Amino acid sequence: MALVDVAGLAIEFPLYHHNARSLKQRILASSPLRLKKDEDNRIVVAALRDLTFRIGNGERVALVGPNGAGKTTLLRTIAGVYEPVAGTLRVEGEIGSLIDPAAGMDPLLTGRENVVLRALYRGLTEADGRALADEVAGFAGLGEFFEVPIRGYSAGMSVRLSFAMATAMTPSILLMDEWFLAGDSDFMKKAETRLSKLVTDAEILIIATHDMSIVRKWCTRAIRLEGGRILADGTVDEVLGAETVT
Ligand SMILES: Nc1ncnc2c1ncn2[C@@H]1O[C@H](COP(=O)(O)OP(=O)(O)OP(=O)(O)O)[C@@H](O)[C@H]1O
Repeated sequence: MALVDVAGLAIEFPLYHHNARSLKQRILASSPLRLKKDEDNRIVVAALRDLTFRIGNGERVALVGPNGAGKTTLLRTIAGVYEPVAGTLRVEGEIGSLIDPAAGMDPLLTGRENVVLRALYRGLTEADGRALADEVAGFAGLGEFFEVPIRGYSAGMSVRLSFAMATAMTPSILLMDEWFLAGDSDFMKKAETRLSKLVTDAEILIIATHDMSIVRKWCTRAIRLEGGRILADGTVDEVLGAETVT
């Protein structure tokens, strides 16, 4: 049983410290809504403000909204990357995260070693980790690059490796930023088949995207964010209406 339960959640990022006074005044004057002073007199961006929602088993949720709305910040917060400054976050279930490629990977280890290490962290035996690495190697299609340190990977190679790794581990909650669906077309054809299976098996999918065709194809529910707040939360039709692109 997977669950993501969020109540009154807020995330802030500090931007400036005590000096830079006049700059601060100018910024605050020009952007009174999203930027504010915290109790240490720092200017902070209120990236997420007072979010409350509950996502349960079987839900496939799209986070939509314009640039800077807070979609990626919300994914990262659910993944445990950021600590909320207010509110609560309860996550039940194993998270698979396709948000930042190469996050949590060691740049000095090879692709294969990174997969085995991740498997060990997740409690698999070394033998199972090796078997998983073979499976990931077959899918990622990196050839001999699977055996070199990942700091030598191109951006597309990192996406392939993280996609293959995250989807091979069949998480119960899959968090995904849309650009993981923007690889080269051969890989994406394979990826789509794999993702379909995963989305059917994963208990919860949360995807941040600007592409309404992805929302309509994959999702059962949409949450529209703007300025760090929830503007709408409902079925895809309710939230998107006739919209095709944000
Ligand atoms: N590490 C950070 N430091 C400071 N501000 C940040 C940081 N990450 C995000 N922000 C700010 O938080 C707000 C939300 O950003 P976020 O990246 O979550 O938006 P988004 O909806 O994913 O946008 P996009 O569609 O452009 O990817 C923005 O105002 C952004 O400038």
